[in-house]
Amino acid sequence: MTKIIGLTGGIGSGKTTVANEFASHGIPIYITDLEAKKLMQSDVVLKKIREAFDDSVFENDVLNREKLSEIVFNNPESLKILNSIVHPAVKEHFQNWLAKHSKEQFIIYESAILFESGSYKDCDFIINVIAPLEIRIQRVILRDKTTREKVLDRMKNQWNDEEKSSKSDFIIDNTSMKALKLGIVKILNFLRIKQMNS
Ligand SMILES: CC(C)(COP(=O)(O)OP(=O)(O)OC[C@H]1O[C@@H](n2cnc3c(N)ncnc32)[C@H](O)[C@@H]1O)[C@@H](O)C(=O)NCCC(=O)NCCS
Ligand SMILES: Nc1ncnc2c1ncn2[C@@H]1O[C@H](COP(=O)(O)OP(=O)(O)OP(=O)(O)O)[C@@H](O)[C@H]1O
Repeated sequence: MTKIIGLTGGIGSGKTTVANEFASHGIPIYITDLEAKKLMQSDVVLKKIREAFDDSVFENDVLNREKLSEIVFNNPESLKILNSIVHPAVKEHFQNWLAKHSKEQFIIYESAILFESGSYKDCDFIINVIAPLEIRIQRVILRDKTTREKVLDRMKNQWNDEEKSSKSDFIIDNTSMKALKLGIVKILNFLRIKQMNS
């Protein structure tokens, strides 16, 4: 039975970077942001978004993600509505993806909101990636060419590191790539030994 390893962490903590490092060790990875973005281009999902948010978040009939994020990250009710549209689509897509990876010993399920969305319940182990707040903010500003305020808007809709770490099996300290790589090797060794003994 494939073990699902949940991979979470606040925005800019380095989840995607950690996931790609696991992939370099041959572990299949499922990145929810990427899959959600693709699913949000489907007519079924777009129709639901248009019904819930009207045409103001569309430009030339194309979803304007920036406009949508300005609404939802400043209005918890709106975010809940958007999550209720997107998350079920991601969950169904993931189940199909998982069925195609049924021969794998482990897979990584990456989600910034693993706990907030409740999908931690489907995981056998949970990794939380942490990094100092200021480093995370600077990383996202650099990566997304965005503003401090917009990064903080997202952070206020996410649990903090302590809340996530208290419910996680493993913590990866991603203050440096060296620490990140070391953390991953340790976790992989632990999981493989545990799997052999089970
Ligand atoms: C609001 C949207 C359109 C903004 O899109 P954008 O391309 O700017 O951001 P992207 O999706 O790449 O997310 C970037 C980061 O924002 C944060 N974030 C995204 N969604 C959420 C959320 N529902 N709650 C809290 N933080 C979130 C995460 O740290 C994520 O890694 C998009 O984030 C969205 O549709 N979110 C709701 C659906 C969702 O939860 N997707 C994420 C995984 S399923
Ligand atoms: N140890 C590190 N040293 C330097 N830069 C890093 C490190 N880890 C990640 N980064 C960079 O910081 C940025 C954020 O990393 P990443 O995208 O992996 O975070 P994330 O947790 O997936 O963020 P999000 O929640 O927005 O998806 C990226 O540009 C990445 O290249």
